[in-house]
Parts: sequence; C-alpha cells; structure tokens
Amino acid sequence: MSTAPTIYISNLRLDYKNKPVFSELNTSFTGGMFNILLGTSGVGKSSLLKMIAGLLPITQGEITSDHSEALSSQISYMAQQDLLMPWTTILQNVMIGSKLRKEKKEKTRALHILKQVGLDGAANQFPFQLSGGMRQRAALARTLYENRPVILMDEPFSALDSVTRSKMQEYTADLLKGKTVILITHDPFEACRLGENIQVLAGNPVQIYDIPPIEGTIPRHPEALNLQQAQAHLLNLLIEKNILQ
Ligand SMILES: Nc1ncnc2c1ncn2[C@@H]1O[C@H](COP(=O)(O)OP(=O)(O)OP(=O)(O)O)[C@@H](O)[C@H]1O
Repeated sequence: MSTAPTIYISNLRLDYKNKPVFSELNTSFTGGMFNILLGTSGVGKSSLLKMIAGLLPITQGEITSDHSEALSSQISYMAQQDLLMPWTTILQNVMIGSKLRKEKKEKTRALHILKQVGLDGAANQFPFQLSGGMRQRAALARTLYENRPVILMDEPFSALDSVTRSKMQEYTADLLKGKTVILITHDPFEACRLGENIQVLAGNPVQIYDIPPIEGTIPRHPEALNLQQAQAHLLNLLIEKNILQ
C-alpha cells in the first residue's frame, strides 16, 4: 500500500443555506499522483477541497482513503491566499504548525526547505518584504515543512506572472513527488503541464468528467509537443461538450 493514500469521494452532497451545489458526487484522487481539478466558477471546487481537508462538515456521503490513519491527520492544505502571518519572519511562518501544536520547532529542516524553494536568503525577512512569487514559495515551504502525504492546493499560482508561475510549477512537481496532490486550477495549460490525473467538475447537475491521461513525466516541458497537443485536446473537449459554459 502506498504511504500516500488514494482518496475516495462517495455520493457526496454540498448545500449552502439549504440550496444544493452538488449531490451524489463520486470520484477518486489517485495516491502518490498529481490530481488536477478544473471546473466552472462556483461549481464547488474550493468547497470540495475544504470538505476533504475537514474544514467543511459533510452532511451526506463520504470521503475515505485506502489508508488506515484518519485522513485529516494526513493532509496539508494550501489555500488560495498565502495566509502568511505578517508580524513574524518567513522562517517562523514556515514553522508555524509546530508552534500551534506546541511542538519543538525544527529550524534546521525549515532552513533546508527554504533553501529548496530558493528562499534561504529571505528566512529572516517579513512577508511584506517579499514579492508575490516569493510569498507563494514561502507558503509552499510551510506546506512542505508539515510533511504530510496529502497536499491540497487551491489555485496556488493564480496570482503569479507567467514566468514565476512556470518556475513554481516546476518546484511543486519536483518537491511534492510521491505525495497525493489535489490541485485546483482554471488554467488548461497548467492542468496539462502538471496533471497525472485530470478531472473537470462542471454541468447541471454537477458531475465529474475524466480527461484522458497525458504521456510523459511531470512537469511537462512548456515546449513539449504532447503538452501542446494535450492542451489543445482539453480545450476542444471543454468547448465541444460545453463543459465550462
Ligand atoms: N460560505 C458560503 N456561504 C454561502 N454560499 C457559499 C459559501 N461558500 C461558497 N458558497 C457558494 O457555493 C458555491 C460553490 O463555491 P466554491 O467557492 O466552492 O466554488 P468554486 O468552484 O471553487 O469557485 P471559483 O472557481 O470561482 O473559486 C458558489 O455558488 C458559492 O457562491
């Protein structure tokens, strides 16, 4: 059994103020892989991620994994905003989980992770002193410090310029190798660059569309022919099936 679990969604329902967003949702996110979730705005992607993270209650249906440990203890959740604490340094931000759990801080490991994301020079700086891309890398470092087998990422690179975004995609693919990643994006190119398993959440009633797998290891090179073709296929499929209308 993989240490990075597969996650199963069974007959899941989401309501806000007694209005259904989705119901009878069934899918799975493969263990140890990059699972990409695309979808129409407002279809419920962020809410689904929060339900998996245990941040939203489940009223109907189930979220389970093929691991005996409770899913909630295996998850690190990286929100759309970097959520860095403005009053403390980048190093302290990376180790914030230890502080909140009243555990010993692992400074050497945190510094090593900051080096891995190219931020060793920024350890003693405050978030306001960093660029958007650096802040995102700091948030990624904090996620890596938690060292959980499941990583949930909600549009982690949406606010970045295209070059920084491309670099972040590479860091993320390398550093999260072997973990179960669920990453939400609106960008078909990002989906094809990083996706080992791509799904689209869309329609009325809301359903899951599986996208055929793309060959090659991730991160796929921006110039790779199969990446260009996969992106064109995905766009075509979304338009043909009217999925993202
Ligand atoms: N706290 C809330 N109270 C009431 N309705 C909410 C709440 N949070 C989300 N919703 C509604 O639930 C639906 C799903 O929201 P969610 O943020 O999960 O969608 P999404 O697919 O992630 O959207 P986007 O791609 O625009 O971020 C939307 O119609 C939204 O307005």
